Amino acid sequence: MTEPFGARLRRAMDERGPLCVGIDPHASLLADWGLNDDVAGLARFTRTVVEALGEHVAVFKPQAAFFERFGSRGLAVLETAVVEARERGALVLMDAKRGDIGSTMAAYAETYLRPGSPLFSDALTVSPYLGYGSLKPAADLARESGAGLFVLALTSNPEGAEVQRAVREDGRTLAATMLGHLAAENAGAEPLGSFGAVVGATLGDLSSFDLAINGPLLAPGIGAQGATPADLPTVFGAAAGNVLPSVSRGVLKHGPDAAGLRAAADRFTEEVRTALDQAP
Ligand SMILES: O=C(O)c1cc(=O)[nH]c(=O)n1[C@@H]1O[C@H](COP(=O)(O)O)[C@@H](O)[C@H]1O
Repeated sequence: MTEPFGARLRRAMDERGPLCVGIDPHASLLADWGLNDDVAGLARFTRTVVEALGEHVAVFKPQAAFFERFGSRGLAVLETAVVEARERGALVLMDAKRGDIGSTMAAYAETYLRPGSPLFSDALTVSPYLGYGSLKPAADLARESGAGLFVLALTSNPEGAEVQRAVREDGRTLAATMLGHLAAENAGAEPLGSFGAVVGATLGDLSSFDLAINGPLLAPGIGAQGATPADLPTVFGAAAGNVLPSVSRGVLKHGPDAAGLRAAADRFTEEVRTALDQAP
């Protein structure tokens, strides 16, 4: 049986540093790198990132949308990237933000979480806003495969609040409810559970939320969206030790030079370590 994702992630973060680099091939980045906005440009961009950082960073987070944009040939690029990233020892968190009724969710789970599937990844981002229970097929298969899930709880974008901070009849917000489900999934797991939450680094003081879910906290929003590593202690407080900060454009803009990409990732990793050392 594969070692659970949470344990593999903890080790990767300890060995390589707590950083996830997003692979988001925006058309504007392809242009900045001198590449065409076509499948060949997409493939070159993706290969460059994987080769520069695959033995360097703990986690890659390819954003599926930028590959789906090119249809089946874009998906072929994504499949290759997932395999090559994993071969280089990086964990792959597929950012596809899937969420649907349970019977359809089961098919998404087969796509990303069934070993041997062309897009099998170490973990997947999912949306719980069709009801946490609708994610059960994905949670069950993740557990069976030793994979992980990252569930949207408090997203980095300002629009997320109207849904995520809405208050239920029992007085809890939807986000707090999702965090509670994750804490239950991760109960007793050591050294870290495999069911993560997505919590934006842009959100300021979150001390009104219980982030102690015994699982990883993916923190996007650093770099292009304005948050910095120095914000992490304020946002995450005592949960900072389980934070996996995620940066896409903030690193990618330093390509296509491999040394430039590595230096940017190293800088973020160092800044994150320094900031997290200061957390309570
Ligand atoms: O799940 C995510 O990764 C995610 C959640 C969230 O709340 N906010 C957020 O920005 N993301 C993703 O994180 C990446 C952020 O990219 P940059 O702003 O370029 O670092 C994008 O791929 C987003 O889709």
